[in-house]
Amino acid sequence: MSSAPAADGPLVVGVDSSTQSTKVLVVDAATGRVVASGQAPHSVSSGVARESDPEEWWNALCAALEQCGSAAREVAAVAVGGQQHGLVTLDARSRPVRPALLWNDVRSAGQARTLVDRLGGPKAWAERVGSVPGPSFTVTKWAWLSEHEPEAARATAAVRLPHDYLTERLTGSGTTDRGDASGTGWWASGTEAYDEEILGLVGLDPELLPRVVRPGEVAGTVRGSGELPFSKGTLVAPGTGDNAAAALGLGLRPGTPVLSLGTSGTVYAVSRRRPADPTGTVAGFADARGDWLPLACTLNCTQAVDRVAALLSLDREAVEAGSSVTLLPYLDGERTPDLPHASGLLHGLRHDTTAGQLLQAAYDGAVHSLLGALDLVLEADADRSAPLLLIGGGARGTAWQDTVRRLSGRPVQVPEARELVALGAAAQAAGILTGEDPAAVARRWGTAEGPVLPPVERDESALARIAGVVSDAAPLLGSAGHEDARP
Ligand SMILES: Nc1ncnc2c1ncn2[C@@H]1O[C@H](COP(=O)(O)OP(=O)(O)O)[C@@H](O)[C@H]1O
Ligand SMILES: O=C(CO)[C@@H](O)[C@H](O)COP(=O)(O)O
Repeated sequence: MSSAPAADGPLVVGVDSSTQSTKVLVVDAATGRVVASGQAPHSVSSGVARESDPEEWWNALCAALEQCGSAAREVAAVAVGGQQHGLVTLDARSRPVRPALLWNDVRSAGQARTLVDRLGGPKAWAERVGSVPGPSFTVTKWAWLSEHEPEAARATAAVRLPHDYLTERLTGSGTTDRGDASGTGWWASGTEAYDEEILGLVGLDPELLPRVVRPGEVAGTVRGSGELPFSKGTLVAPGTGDNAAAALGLGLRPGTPVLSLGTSGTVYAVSRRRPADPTGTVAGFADARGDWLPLACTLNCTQAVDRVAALLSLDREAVEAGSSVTLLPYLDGERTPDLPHASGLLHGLRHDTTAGQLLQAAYDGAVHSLLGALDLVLEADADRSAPLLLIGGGARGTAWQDTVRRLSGRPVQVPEARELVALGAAAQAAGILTGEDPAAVARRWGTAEGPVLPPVERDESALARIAGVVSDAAPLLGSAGHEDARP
């Protein structure tokens, strides 16, 4: 929460409306200097559902902008990056019909399985949509809603993603972009258009969906609201999903791998080739520029490890090495590997296992899932010794950095810039002012710069041990039985 004087260029605002909070940066478009920032939390329901009230996102955005002080009143353009996949249902007055179903709500696992079969199996989905939809994908959430709350589905006059919702509150018109649309499951990456057959399968009228704005196109202008510091007519860029926004914010070039440690864990790279992974591990997202963003995502990352630390009454950095205990931190079910009904699992506990070693095992379990998927995300000719870019809240933690280095055997680069999603949104906003490619804007700003931590020898025995437990425990991890017992 800072504010600073005189900028060299016009000011732009980048927003990151992610799972736990909304972050806002006011950035000098000429230099990339952050002149003011703000952050406000939102709540997510606990138990089997993962839901948030979209009104809370809007209130958090207004509160975070308020913290930016006078700088926010001078901005020329704004863009919103947001958590992917969430199903926002609006009534005829553009009010939420019910809370949004978030990306990490796994209740639609059954609908996902049915939908995969109905379109001809995983390969057919991968070729057509770019992804095999699991319960994170919006299409499965709409199918779940139609089945479990038909009255809410009937009351729905518009369907939006989280970033679409906030963008529409700014402009008054329903828009999205190719990056975020590619996480719905009803946007075909082959045709780059909504897929009417898939929409027909789930009974969703295409008229309810937002217009897909092209990269570099203006989504609209701020319509004027007493709640906001912006002047009426301020330009609004398309915005995008949070991972695609971070790719912009890093000025990412094809082939450079990113590992993001936030509420979700993600691994991704920009690619020139349209992905189509029939195993479903890699989602074939579009990026926000015209390329692709093959990505794998875990449901259990920083919050799961923090939860283990809290259970052990340890600081998150109080790890100890030297044990062969294994902890699979699948507290919320898991997406990578595809185990939506799994829960956490501990194996190899001994009398002399310490609390710090248990905590290290939680880090290892979380990072193992991400690194296992990285090989599938990267193309065959990728340089596997190049540094991994480490971003997200967890990237600031020494225990996270050390675990990624030890289990990857790769150098790790930690950008000094902290809010890469919001910076990517800001770069997109700057791009609509100057006509530049947003990734080139971010490179000009030097957002990826930061220390490179040298590689250490890869801990093959830990990787093999964890993979062995995942495999041996398959009947337990795949069981839906205990899901029904959750509150
Ligand atoms: N200094 C730190 N060291 C390690 N982890 C951190 C640190 N600061 C924040 N975190 C972790 O970052 C997480 C939030 O990351 P963030 O990328 O902001 O999440 P999201 O964007 O999903 O809301 C928190 O859950 C916390 O565990
Ligand atoms: O579902 C995915 C990616 O497919 C997640 O990465 C969400 O986009 C949520 O992101 P964070 O709130 O963890 O940043």
